[in-house]
Parts: sequence; C-alpha cells; structure tokens
Amino acid sequence: MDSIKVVVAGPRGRMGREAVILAEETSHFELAGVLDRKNGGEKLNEIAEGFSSSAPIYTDLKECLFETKADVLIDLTTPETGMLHAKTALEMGVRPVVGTTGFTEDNLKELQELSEAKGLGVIIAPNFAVGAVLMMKFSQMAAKYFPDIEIIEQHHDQKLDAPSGTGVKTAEMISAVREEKKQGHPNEKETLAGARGASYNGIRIHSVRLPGLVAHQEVLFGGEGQTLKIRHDSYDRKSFMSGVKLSCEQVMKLDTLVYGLENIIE
Ligand SMILES: NC(=O)C1=CN([C@@H]2O[C@H](COP(=O)(O)OP(=O)(O)OC[C@H]3O[C@@H](n4cnc5c(N)ncnc54)[C@H](OP(=O)(O)O)[C@@H]3O)[C@@H](O)[C@H]2O)C=CC1
Ligand SMILES: O=C(O)C1=N[C@H](C(=O)O)C[C@H](O)C1
Repeated sequence: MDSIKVVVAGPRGRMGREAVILAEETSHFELAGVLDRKNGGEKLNEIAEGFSSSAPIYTDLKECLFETKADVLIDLTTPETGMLHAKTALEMGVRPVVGTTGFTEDNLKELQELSEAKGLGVIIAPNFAVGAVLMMKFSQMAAKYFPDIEIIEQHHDQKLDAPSGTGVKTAEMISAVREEKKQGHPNEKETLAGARGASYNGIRIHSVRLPGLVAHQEVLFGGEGQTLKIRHDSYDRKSFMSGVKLSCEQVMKLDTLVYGLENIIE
C-alpha cells in the first residue's frame, strides 16, 4: 500500500492526540504536519510529551497543506473550524477525514458539492468506533419492529455539542426506515422545559454530561409488555482509531462525500 501523508488538525485535543499517535504508529502513514492554534514553527515532540514525531506545527492551514503536500487532513476540532478546514483542504486538492461533530445538513450539502466538483473524496464520520456503528445499524433494524424510540447519549462534561453527532446520526438512520411519529401521550406537557429531550422526527434524544464519562449511548425501544435496549460504550478514545485509520485509507479511493462509517465498513 502506498504511503499516505497525513495532517492532523487539533493535535493537542483529546481525539487529535490519539490521531497523531495513530499516524506515528501506522507504517503506511506519514505524519506530514499538524495544525495547531499555537506553537507554529515548532516541532511536535518539542511541545508535548508522548509524541515521538518531529512533524512541523503550523498555525496556517493553507501553508501547512502546501508545504507538506498532504494527501489527507484529519479534522478533530470544532464544527465551524472543521467546516473551514474541510473546504480549504478540498480547494487545495487534499481529502478531508472529519470526526468533528455538529455539522448541519447545509454543511454536508456544501461539502458534497465541493467534493464532487473537485472529484475528491471526503469522509465525515460522527462516530469512528465500530461498536457504535453496529449499535446504530442494529437500532435501525429494531425500529422496524419497535417504532417507539428514545435515545440516551452520555458524554464527558467537556463536550461542546448536544445532542452528540452519534445521537443525531442514529436518529437519522432510524428515520430513513421509520415514519415520523409523535411518541408518548398526545396531550403530554412539559412542566419543566426540556424534560422530554430533543426531538428528531419524533425520536427523543436525551443528552447526559458528567465528568468520568467518555462516550456512551443507549437506544431504548418500547413495545407491548417489553422493551429492548441497544447500548455501546467507548471507555477509551483508542476505540475510535481503527475507524480513523480505515477512513484515511478509503478516502483515497473516493471521489465523493461519504457521511458515516457504516458506508465504508460494509
Ligand atoms: N467521530 C468520532 O468518532 C469522534 C468525534 N469527536 C469529535 O471530535 C471533536 C474534538 O473532540 P475532542 O478531541 O474531545 O475535543 P478537544 O476540545 O479535546 O479538542 C479540540 C481541539 O481542536 C483545537 N482547535 C479548536 N479550534 C481550532 C482552530 N481554529 N485551529 C486549530 N485547532 C483548533 C483545540 O485547540 P485548543 O486546545 O487551543 O483549544 C483542541 O485542541 C468534537 O467535535 C467531538 O465531538 C470526538 C470523539 C470521537
Ligand atoms: O465528543 C466526544 O467525545 C464524542 N463525540 C462524537 C459524537 O458527538 O457523537 C463521537 C463520540 O460519541 C465521542
């Protein structure tokens, strides 16, 4: 397999740090550089312990992609920054692999159009953990038999977006096979705003944020005299890295946008 030149945006973050280690440790990946908000001009192993790579740190994405001649940009930042990064990368002939969550439908449409105009692949995966993808697929299967569904996603309390990208993706996948439905009593009324959570086509999504958690989701299905629970837990961010690796490999073969890891692991 040809070597893939990778740039990581957000290398000091919880996910970015793991992606850097993945790029350092994967024999057919070359960590060509990282994009940080600070420390421009320094080397990665000079500013943070635990990195072996002396990859250059950039604060300007265009300069970074131009000088490194990167093949793939892995973005693990924030939605606004991630969107800007993905567009810039495509404009410069670099394929984005985006784990950043919080993208809108309009963002996805815009990137899809740009990706097709440029003939370059993009992968946007709200969750890179294979177990989480299976949870979403199993939930989609179960929705045929149990159309009353509540999603409870639980994350660490430093998470910026709610609901999680995984929660939204799960509701989208279920909505693709389930009619829109108002759940609960037709006359139910919240006496405390937010008590019933967010609603996506009638599917309720509840977001829990607590220190000690990493990334967890339970999809609850209710039927006559029975319930079904489908649950996934990420206890360590290493759980996401096989999906990041696969995405970097697959994006090199794509000429359009793929939204969701389920579309490349099948
Ligand atoms: N798809 C998946 O499987 C997963 C996705 N995620 C998503 O990944 C994203 C990052 O999560 P996480 O690592 O926990 O978050 P962190 O806050 O730990 O990391 C985000 C990093 O992005 C950096 N950043 C922000 N803005 C910029 C910018 N303009 N230029 C360069 N770097 C920037 C921050 O830098 P600074 O330190 O200076 O603020 C920070 O280091 C989130 O959207 C999260 O939902 C998380 C886990 C799994
Ligand atoms: O911020 C996180 O931590 C995570 N974000 C992603 C999401 O929003 O679904 C993926 C995973 O749940 C961890």
